[in-house]
Amino acid sequence: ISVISWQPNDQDASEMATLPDYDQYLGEYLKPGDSLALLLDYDGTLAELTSHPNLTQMSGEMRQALRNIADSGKAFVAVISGRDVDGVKEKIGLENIIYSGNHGLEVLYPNGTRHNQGIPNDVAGNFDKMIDHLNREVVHHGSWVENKRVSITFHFREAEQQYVEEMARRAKEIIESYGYRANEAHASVEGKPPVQWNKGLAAEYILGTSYDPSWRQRKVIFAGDDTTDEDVMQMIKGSGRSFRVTKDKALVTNADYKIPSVDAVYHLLKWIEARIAG
Ligand SMILES: O=P(O)(O)OC[C@H]1O[C@H](O[C@H]2O[C@H](CO)[C@@H](O)[C@H](O)[C@H]2O)[C@H](O)[C@@H](O)[C@@H]1O
Repeated sequence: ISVISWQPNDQDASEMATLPDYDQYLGEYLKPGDSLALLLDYDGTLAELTSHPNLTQMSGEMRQALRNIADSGKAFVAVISGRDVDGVKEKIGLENIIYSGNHGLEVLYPNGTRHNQGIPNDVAGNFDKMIDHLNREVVHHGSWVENKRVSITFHFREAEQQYVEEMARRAKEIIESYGYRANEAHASVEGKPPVQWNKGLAAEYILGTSYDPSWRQRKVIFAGDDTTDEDVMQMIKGSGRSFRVTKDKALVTNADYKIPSVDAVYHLLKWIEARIAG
């Protein structure tokens, strides 16, 4: 599969005029009336990034498109987020889909059952100490720590610019000193337990156990905007189709295609909704 980057038309301020051509991207892959598994990220994909996670909102149109797909009888839908699983379910508010939170460590099924990936006791025992240390040393001038019970996000989106580089560097060091993995994300550093698990393995688990053990023979589409989403793109490479939401033409990605915005994701959902209807 070749990577076709979205080419923005710098002369044209209208995003509508430069929407990706989904017939070209997916027309050969998803035929009219086909069924599929649709996997999605939340922040920056289904909802615009905002100054604080509490402020994000999925638009009514996006929710309706997602509901139409999930209720079509033709689609299996899962949202895999870095947020904690109950938080992302609350934001989306649909019953008929699978939610996965904490970068795949938690899965919540429509019937209420849960699957939580195990975390070694010694690592889990360091969690509160790590947060205390971050709060003592790098939380200042607008940065803060989001406690998601098994992982954390150190946020510096609203921090004073002159402190950001040093506080992010030190936050990474502190997170790693407690045995956690640190990776940079959007205006943040994500701190995750050092288990062999990520969004890609979570997607593989969800597809294999809840969709179809032979899911690689079926149609799978994923969209995400962040570094942690690359694991899903890598995992479905070759058999599925993936989209990285980014305006960065130079960004290197495992995705099959780049698309520029949350609005483009909405149009992807509308294209899928019409396509699976036949
Ligand atoms: O995997 P996702 O669903 O994309 O979640 C990734 C993280 O999203 C949230 O943080 C990001 O979005 C915030 C709201 O737009 C923004 O203020 C922040 O700068 C971003 O990093 C969320 O707070 C994290 O817990 C998620 O891990």
